[in-house]
Amino acid sequence: MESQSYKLNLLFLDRIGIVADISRRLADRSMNILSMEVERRQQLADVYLAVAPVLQEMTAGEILETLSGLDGLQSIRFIKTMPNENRQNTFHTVLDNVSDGIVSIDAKGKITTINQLARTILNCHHRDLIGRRIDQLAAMDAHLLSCLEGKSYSRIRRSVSTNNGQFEFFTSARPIADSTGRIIGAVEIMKDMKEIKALVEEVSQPENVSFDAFVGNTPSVIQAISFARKIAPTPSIVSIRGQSGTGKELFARAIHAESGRTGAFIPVNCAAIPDALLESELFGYESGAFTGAQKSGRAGLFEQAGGGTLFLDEIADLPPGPQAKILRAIQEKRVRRIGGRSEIEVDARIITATNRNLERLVESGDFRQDLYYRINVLPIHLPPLNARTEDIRALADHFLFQINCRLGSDLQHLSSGALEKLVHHSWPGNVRELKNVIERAAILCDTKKIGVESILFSFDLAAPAPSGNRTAKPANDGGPLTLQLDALERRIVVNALKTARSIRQAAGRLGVSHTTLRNKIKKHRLPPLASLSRVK
Ligand SMILES: Nc1ncnc2c1ncn2[C@@H]1O[C@H](COP(=O)(O)OP(=O)(O)OP(=O)(O)O)[C@@H](O)[C@H]1O
Repeated sequence: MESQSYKLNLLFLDRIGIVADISRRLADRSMNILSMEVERRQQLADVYLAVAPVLQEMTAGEILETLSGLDGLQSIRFIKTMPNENRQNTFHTVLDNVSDGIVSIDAKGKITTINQLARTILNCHHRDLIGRRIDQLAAMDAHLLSCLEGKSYSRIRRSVSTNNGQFEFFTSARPIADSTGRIIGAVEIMKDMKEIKALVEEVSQPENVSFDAFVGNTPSVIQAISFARKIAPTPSIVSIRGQSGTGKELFARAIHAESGRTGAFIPVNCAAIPDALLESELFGYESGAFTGAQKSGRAGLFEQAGGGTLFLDEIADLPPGPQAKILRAIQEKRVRRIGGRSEIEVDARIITATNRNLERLVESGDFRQDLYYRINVLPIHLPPLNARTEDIRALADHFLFQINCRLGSDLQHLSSGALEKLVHHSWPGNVRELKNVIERAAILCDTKKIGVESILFSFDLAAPAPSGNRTAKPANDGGPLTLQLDALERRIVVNALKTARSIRQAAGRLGVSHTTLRNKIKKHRLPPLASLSRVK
């Protein structure tokens, strides 16, 4: 017969011999001590007891009577859980709620801890696993045993197939040592790839960024932020100007986040949408408006941004037709879907951005003057990175922190040589280029301190610097001038296309017409944009 057990808390004035007295009393009444804990605080001693009568059943009253009258006893009460059980429960709850799988083994390779995620990955239940040798589990990595010999490993990519599905994870493990340095076990931590991917997306594409995420301390940036904060809650159109990669989209997201608007932030790259699709993307269409259209019709981006913000990026790259329609939509706050009979009211806050000289485009007739005046109500200029070199350190640290978090690696820092190299670069690709350089350095460099040799600029991929200390090198060192010029032209066109999102955008950057650039692409027999990354 399994007798009932009781848990009690006894409070004593502290003295020598409490545990011995309790043990004697319980032994006299044939009661077994299942566990006993003593906590001392100031002059008092809290004794926690779990006991079970051995020979016969005992009532709660008889248990209290057995222990009453002990010297120095202040109070006695029944409890539901022992402090050690509470600690264990807390420990398991914490372990089960971390997003990493955790398994630990003792010095003999037997499992001592395994949390919820690790159990799911291994498709086993808790009781099945504790005390079993790790190398007996088919799905488990016996590499952990090598840590008992003092080895450790980091971020090894593994995948496991179980009834619960396919799990891909990064795993790291290290030995556990006692205070004398003797190895008493090992622990393995598995990071779920899905979690890592979700984190990467959150970190690199923050949906709701505030101005706190916009790094910069130079007066021009501080001024731009304080101006933007003031106008964020108003419905006015904002026009963000600045070279490619200066952070225009990030800035627009911050304005949206601080606008108090509850709708979505809808970014549209006007240069990336093919001309034929621009109007249907922006204004939507009714059912059966054209061949290939969805039967139910579709809301355009203006409608989708209702209650939120429509970010018209590269607005200067819009062809004349959509320019006129956008002007109308902005003025009237209404759109008509293609094939639609009625107009739909839209309440989208408009933020535009461009890296081109709008005034010059208006002069040359490539951008409508009326649209220019309509969007140029609140212009904000973001300075190029080479005009705010004081911000390079803070930006580099910020990107380094992001990439280290993404990779789950130790936090790195820049050596003074590396920082100096960054400060002396001309930054034609602005902050985007700095972000790429830092990510490359963090991946290349195995140590915590990033040296100058890990700072590599991708000159081949960057568009030719508009100014600065670099000049385009001749394509080869000899040969007739026309051939050299041809080779140089090819390289410039390839570079411009590689960094642009469309032929129209590349043409704009090179200051030539769309048709001229198309002819040059034909002349040099270049492949479509998507395959250009392989062209040298
Ligand atoms: N001040 C900043 N602080 C933190 N990150 C920044 C900052 N400026 C730019 N970035 C980052 O640099 C990258 C490029 O920024 P973004 O896309 O906003 O530039 P852009 O000016 O809109 O470029 P483009 O004109 O080519 O569209 C993004 O990853 C962005 O998060």
